[in-house]
Amino acid sequence: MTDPLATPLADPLTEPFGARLRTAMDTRGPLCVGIDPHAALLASWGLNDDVAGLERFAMTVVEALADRTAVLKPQSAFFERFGSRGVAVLEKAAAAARAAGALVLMDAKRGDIGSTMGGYAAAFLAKDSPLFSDALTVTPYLGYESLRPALEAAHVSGSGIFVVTLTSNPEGGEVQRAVAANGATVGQAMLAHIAAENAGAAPLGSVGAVVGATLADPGADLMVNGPLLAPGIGAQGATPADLPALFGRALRNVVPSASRSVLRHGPDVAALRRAAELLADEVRTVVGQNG
Ligand SMILES: O=c1ccn([C@@H]2O[C@H](COP(=O)(O)O)[C@@H](O)[C@H]2O)c(=O)[nH]1
Repeated sequence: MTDPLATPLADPLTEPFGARLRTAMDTRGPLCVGIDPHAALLASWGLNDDVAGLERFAMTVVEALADRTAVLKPQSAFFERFGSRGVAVLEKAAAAARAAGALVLMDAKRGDIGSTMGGYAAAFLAKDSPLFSDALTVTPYLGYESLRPALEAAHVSGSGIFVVTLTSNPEGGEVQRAVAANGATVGQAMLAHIAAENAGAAPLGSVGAVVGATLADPGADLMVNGPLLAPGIGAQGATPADLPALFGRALRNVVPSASRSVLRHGPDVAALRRAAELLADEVRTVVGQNG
């Protein structure tokens, strides 16, 4: 693995998210590891299912991976379940991960009418917010334009947006593959919006799509000039070897994401690093051979 200390990442305050992500992917490898403090994982780490256990879990993952992994993706739900004290842990973990050089993608999947979306944007994408993150997952199913306040806030702060488009769960197709009046699926329509958002951006746009690695066929054009977050590696059954067939020419922009399959190796820091490194190597090999 490349020595992460020898390859400092770009200044987060001076470059847009897409450029910072490209640098991180090229220097650290494209892997994203989720910070998903499931109750079952806390138990398997010998931790109590309480705020102290949550904090120990999250900060251990940060200690193990933030100085070497391109993207860490806290799953907000598992912090929110502890109320305000859980959110305080989320703030602490996100800030520590960013300070150690990882890009933090907050997996909060927010989506609401535009005026409320402005509130979510202020919470996660305003630079002075305690929950400020390099990027945020959003759901577009109140209409793509309802996301505009978040897209604008991300543009102002140099952060990114990942639009939940074609999800890894089997139920997703009911909505995402529904066909609109013009014959395009909903997922295709979202990808077209994302591509328009990223037009002309270099080296990579800052608006990404979430496309599950578990899918057999995206049924849509993934050349959106933006990052493609691919959750579903590991616990949901997908492997890095599945990525070339699914993503085709867009493979170089894919950020494969795994949570439980890496996290189950904790609490030992060295074991967590080894698990992430093995997966990152596998991804690098697949992308190197096919990208
Ligand atoms: O389509 C999607 C979108 C998001 N996720 C999230 O990724 C992780 C997956 O965790 P694993 O333990 O690797 O299964 C989780 O936080 C999901 O909310 C997704 O799985 N699929």
